[in-house]
Amino acid sequence: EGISGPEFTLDSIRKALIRQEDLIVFSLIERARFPMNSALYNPRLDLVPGFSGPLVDFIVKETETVQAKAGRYVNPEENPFFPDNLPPSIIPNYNYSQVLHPGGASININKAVWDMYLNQLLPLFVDAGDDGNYASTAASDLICLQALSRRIHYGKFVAEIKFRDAPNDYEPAIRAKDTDVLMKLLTDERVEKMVKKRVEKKADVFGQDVNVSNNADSKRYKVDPTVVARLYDEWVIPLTKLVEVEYLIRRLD
Ligand SMILES: C=C(O[C@@H]1C=C(C(=O)O)C=C[C@H]1O)C(=O)O
Repeated sequence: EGISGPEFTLDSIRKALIRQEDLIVFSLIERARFPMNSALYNPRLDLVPGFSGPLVDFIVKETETVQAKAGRYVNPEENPFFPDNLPPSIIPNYNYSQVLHPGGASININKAVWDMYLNQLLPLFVDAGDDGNYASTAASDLICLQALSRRIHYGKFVAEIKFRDAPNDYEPAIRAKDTDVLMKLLTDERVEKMVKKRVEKKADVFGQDVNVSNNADSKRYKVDPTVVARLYDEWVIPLTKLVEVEYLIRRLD
């Protein structure tokens, strides 16, 4: 699953993105087991003594703190949602191969990922209601958020390989800080169409009830496949491309 070592090619990066679709689709299906549970996201409920903010913030911050100590964010593929005041890793450093340009390595658009997931996406695929399972729901949210964040920030690796494959095409636009031209250069509409078709199909396949006897019951999806296609069309692909542009604009610093 490598961005490290000799296997740093556009093809290998695209394979990694395809593999990540599985977790994104499955994690949404898992989240759909719970209803909305909106108390979890309510900033005015004060459910946690001594913590101001919604319960989901508390759970994500505390989880990220543990994971940071265990070295999660030393990995250039991982970006925290609450980067302020995170503790450093306390375990011996693994030597991740450093393929990214230092200026781009610190790009973090998780605020946009968080906002998209909680405010736009969630209401599209979970049922209304409250079953009290806040901690489990938040754990499920965090898996979705981390999977989406990793996919979107993979744009850094995509941009790096595209730059290395055609520096003469990219350099003038980078020097001119021309984000429109950069966006055109990095866009591959044929690939985007395939990605959207494939994730819709994955949601169809992964979300079916599996019966031993193959009676063709009417399908009732756990997550509507068209919602997953829309997720990619409206948010995942545009945000990945935004990361690509942000990365490229700093590539010659
Ligand atoms: C990620 C890439 O760059 C762009 C973004 C894509 C995506 O987010 O799926 C697909 C094609 C490109 O327009 C790529 O070329 O693979």
